[in-house]
Amino acid sequence: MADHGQASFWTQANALLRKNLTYQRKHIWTNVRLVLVPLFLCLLLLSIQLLLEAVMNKVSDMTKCGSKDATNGDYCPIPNPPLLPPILHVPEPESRAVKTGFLPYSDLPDLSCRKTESCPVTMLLTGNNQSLGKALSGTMFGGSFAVNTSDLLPSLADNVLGTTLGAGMDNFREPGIGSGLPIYSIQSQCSANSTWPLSLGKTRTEVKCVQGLCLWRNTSAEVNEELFKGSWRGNPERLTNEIAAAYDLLTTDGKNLDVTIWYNATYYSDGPQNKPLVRVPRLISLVSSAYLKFLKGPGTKILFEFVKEVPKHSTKSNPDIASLFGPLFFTWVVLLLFPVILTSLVYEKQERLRIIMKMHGLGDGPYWLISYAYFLTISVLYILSLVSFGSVIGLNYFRLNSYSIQFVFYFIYLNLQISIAFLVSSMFSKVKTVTVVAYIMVFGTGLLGNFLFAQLLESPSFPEKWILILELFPGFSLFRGLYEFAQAAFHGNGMKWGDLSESGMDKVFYIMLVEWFVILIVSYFIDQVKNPCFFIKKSTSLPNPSVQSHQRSDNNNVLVDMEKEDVTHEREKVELVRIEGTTGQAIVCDNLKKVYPGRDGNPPKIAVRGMYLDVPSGECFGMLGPNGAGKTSFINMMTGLLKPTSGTALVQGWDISKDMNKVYTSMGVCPQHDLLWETLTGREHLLFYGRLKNIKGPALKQAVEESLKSVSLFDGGVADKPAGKYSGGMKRRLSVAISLIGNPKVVYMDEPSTGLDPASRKNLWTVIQRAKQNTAIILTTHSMEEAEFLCDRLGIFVDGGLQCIGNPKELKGRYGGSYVFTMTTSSEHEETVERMVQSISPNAKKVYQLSGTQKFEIPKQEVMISDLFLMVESAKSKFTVFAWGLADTTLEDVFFKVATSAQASLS
Ligand SMILES: Nc1ncnc2c1ncn2[C@@H]1O[C@H](COP(=O)(O)OP(=O)(O)OP(=O)(O)O)[C@@H](O)[C@H]1O
Repeated sequence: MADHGQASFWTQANALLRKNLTYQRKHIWTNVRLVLVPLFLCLLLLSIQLLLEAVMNKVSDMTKCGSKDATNGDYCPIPNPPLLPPILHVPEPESRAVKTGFLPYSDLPDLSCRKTESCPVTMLLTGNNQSLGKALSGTMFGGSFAVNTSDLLPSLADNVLGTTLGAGMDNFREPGIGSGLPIYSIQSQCSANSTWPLSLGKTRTEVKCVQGLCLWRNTSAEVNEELFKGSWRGNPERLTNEIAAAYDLLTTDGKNLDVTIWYNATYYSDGPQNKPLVRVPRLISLVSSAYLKFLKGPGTKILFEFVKEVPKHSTKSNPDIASLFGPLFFTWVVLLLFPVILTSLVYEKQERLRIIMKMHGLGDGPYWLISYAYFLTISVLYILSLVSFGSVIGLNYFRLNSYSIQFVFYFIYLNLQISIAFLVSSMFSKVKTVTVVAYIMVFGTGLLGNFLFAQLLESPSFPEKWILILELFPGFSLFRGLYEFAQAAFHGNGMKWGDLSESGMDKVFYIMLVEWFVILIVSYFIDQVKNPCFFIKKSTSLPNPSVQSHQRSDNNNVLVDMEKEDVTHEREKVELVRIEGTTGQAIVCDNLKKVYPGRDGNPPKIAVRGMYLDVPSGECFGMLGPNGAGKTSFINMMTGLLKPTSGTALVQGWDISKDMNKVYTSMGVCPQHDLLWETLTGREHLLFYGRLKNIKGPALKQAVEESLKSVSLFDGGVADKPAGKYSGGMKRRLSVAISLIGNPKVVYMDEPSTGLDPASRKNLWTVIQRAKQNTAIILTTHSMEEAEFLCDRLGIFVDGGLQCIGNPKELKGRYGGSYVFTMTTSSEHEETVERMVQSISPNAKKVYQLSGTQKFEIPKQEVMISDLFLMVESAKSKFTVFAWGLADTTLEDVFFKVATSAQASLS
């Protein structure tokens, strides 16, 4: 048989790539659906956008531009903004400052004024010159409400007007006018029922007198304290006690007006950031006018007639939904790839497909390269479809931001995401668990990003370095990038390369790049130590006292067992190999041991006691043993699925504890459970494993066909049916064919013929027999017939240890111990027959006697077969012998005997 040598890195990569392409071709619609997800999501965004625009248009249709309706100011052009009377902001009647227990001032009004809603609007004054302050207080407010009806609007400036409503976002409208609430005329004194009707354009409103009270405080600190305690949070009585405004006249004298003004910018709970306009100008004009009057006498005044916004163009609202909700929405869209990649990796692990490929020679390098490249391709296609669809349907989010920045950003993040998936996959082995975890991560990251991280980003007081620390969490760096794209698209012309550092994107790029490399290296390292629980395993299998005592008593048992000649001989052979080095042995097990740690209060379980075995090339070694004897644990150690607790084995001279990757290059495995891809055909499986074994070109085709024929999967198009449609027996045959393709030097078969009908079984045996010529095969089986047919040597395994080793004949000879002799005569000769048997074998045992037929067990050491023949001839000469028979012990008898006696001695 041809030796194909070891497949190179690129041959393995090529084999895996072709297998994956075949696999993906069969799942093309899954891939298409995945790539179409962004299209669907973009269309969803577009629909929401169109719906919202339709609603907005309807609203603006209802309030046509050009009408004087105040509500259309948001969208319509306003070339000539209206003139608005400047108004002060005054506290609500029930919040205005009154006498309290927590403030020492008696000049404030009594609490009773709140009942009649007649509390004055209080302002505080302080400064270096009290008499000047008092003089200003006296002229601050008017004495009556006086307007010139023919020139109404300008004449309003003669009055000090107030409203309890806060300022708007612009000066196109005055919320205090037309709200239905009265406008206050702030006067030094109000007479009873002093209200006046007022018509401003179409708006009819009522002007109501409210007393303006200016109170002197000695220091700025007192003013500050009074203002501070005016908030309900600032005093023990939880009383809102609002002062409208306060002035510190500082060093104001006859030559200089020098003033500090306290005004309230937080009348609303949503804080000052949403109320850019405050009515400070009117407060300034108020004190300026009073100062002028102080200097020049009551006849002079400073009139502040109007506030007027600058004219504006049409700002018809076109809300960009994609930019508004982009960070949350697109974070989810990009993160949706994460569960796809992660479940795919964990699925291969759960179904042990990764390990079976590895056992057939697929190195970690090619596996990583091809898997990584595949996930990256799918991810890039997914994002390309997102950005293209988004741009085609006109989302500014994609169209305005530089495509090259978007590409670099997504490319780095996708790589980071794949690396994280590799890392996380090493911590899970169940697809269900990992799916739940992945989706929690996806939705949790989006929500946390939008409702926590975004708030912190927008908060001017949150330190930048903490933002950077938060961005170390990859989900937040993704969110930050998408957030900056949204900001750039919403407020400007999109992000350009020059904007990177200003927007903070440069740091996002650096963080993601570094994380990508670090996580990739860490994941590869963890993968190299094979098992994520490598370190845990090591610590759990450290010898603890109970294990040690168990092992000691176990060693004693082993020594007792080793007294058996054949087992002792095998141990000596191995010890010789240890001294002299391997000379062509395919498999040498040297005191190989497996102890499972105790769980739930149970003691540690010794599955394989120190095992010594020497299997040369060309030999088929059979392992027989009852259920739970430790056969699978042994095979799993030999195939790298389990780490030996102690001892080791050499395969083709390579140590399984150190060089398992080399061992895999010359190994074939037929596991107890078929590890196949449901959608790949038998032929595709064999082509893949054939390529892994370095078979190429026409030789590959020929090897696959021969292999299919040998396991009867060639005819009738069976080879081209998906393995998922195969019967149990067909899957088994395919598994055997896989284990043998490429002529591996060592093959492990765990119950290869389980589930096969007799004809297929015979067929399979022929295949195995042919294969063993240049190969060492170790097989486990429960079938004595199979063991006898296939195995050159057998070992009977009981409770983790070999009880005997030898070829089937030897074992039967050594452990069978007796012949079974039967003879049928007429009933009257029964006694004669019995006497004749006992004359040649005094210890012969009669098993049964029935109508002339008798069966005896005759100890082999007491008779020679020729004696038995002579006895039969002698009987025939004396009476009629209807039938007779002589049989050796069967393997089953040996197995039964060895197993029961071993179990009895161990218990
Ligand atoms: N992961 C494990 N943890 C603890 N004990 C285990 C574990 N795997 C196997 N065992 C125990 O080790 C012993 C040997 O099991 P193993 O599967 O190797 O036997 P087997 O001879 O292959 O059995 P079968 O013929 O039924 O496949 C059994 O008692 C089993 O319960």
